[in-house]
Amino acid sequence: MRTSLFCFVGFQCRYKEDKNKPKRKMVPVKILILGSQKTGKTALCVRFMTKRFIGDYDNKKDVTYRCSRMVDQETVEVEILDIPCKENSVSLLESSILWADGFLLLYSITQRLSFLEIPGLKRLIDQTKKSLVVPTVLVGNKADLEIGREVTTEEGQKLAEDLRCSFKELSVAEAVLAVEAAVIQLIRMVLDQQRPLPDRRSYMLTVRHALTRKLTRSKTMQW
Ligand SMILES: Nc1nc2c(ncn2[C@@H]2O[C@H](COP(=O)(O)OP(=O)(O)OP(=O)(O)O)[C@@H](O)[C@H]2O)c(=O)[nH]1
Repeated sequence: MRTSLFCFVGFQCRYKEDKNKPKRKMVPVKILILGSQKTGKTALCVRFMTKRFIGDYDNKKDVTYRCSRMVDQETVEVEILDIPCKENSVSLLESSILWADGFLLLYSITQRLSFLEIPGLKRLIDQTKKSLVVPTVLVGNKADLEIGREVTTEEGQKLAEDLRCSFKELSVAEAVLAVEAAVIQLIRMVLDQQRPLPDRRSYMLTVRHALTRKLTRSKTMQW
């Protein structure tokens, strides 16, 4: 069963107050968080939504977390789907992957096995999406547990490069801002990919016109 948690924070409330202003469209961004068991997937979602770290999580069901955030002047309606690891059958994974726009791939720096499972998950994402440019952030969690470290930061960075992902090493338990930064970075990657092609084309045309004008002006000056 899929459950939804609604979380109304920050900008959404301020947005509602100003009734006279024309309402801007919300941009939906759907994120799927994947990783081995007990890597901190639910903890990360709860941290992002509520800023809290509770320490103990009920992970029996799929949960879709929802909130709205302001990202680069856009009001983004964020949905994060958290699937309990043991239910990860390939067909369930594939339908969740098709649903999502961007991916958080989580491993624990204290659990080498969780790191070794990342390439397989990324392969499944790329194959299901039929694309090699899928917005993805690789997150090495539990950086506060240095004493039990089994994966170095350099290994994380190297894997992210190989898999064409962004990379963050952080502690969901201790670093609320780092969690926020990781998710916002992924949202930006998704928004960038969703930007309609004409926008990108018109940007390129503007650049071309500016260059042509500059060239013409410098030629005129030479004469
Ligand atoms: N020390 C430390 N513990 C963490 C951190 N993040 C999560 N944990 C703990 O790791 C355990 C697992 O966290 P969950 O969020 O339940 O992990 P999960 O990946 O959702 O687990 P499954 O859904 O069962 O796969 C919990 O006891 C958390 O308190 C962290 O950054 N540091």
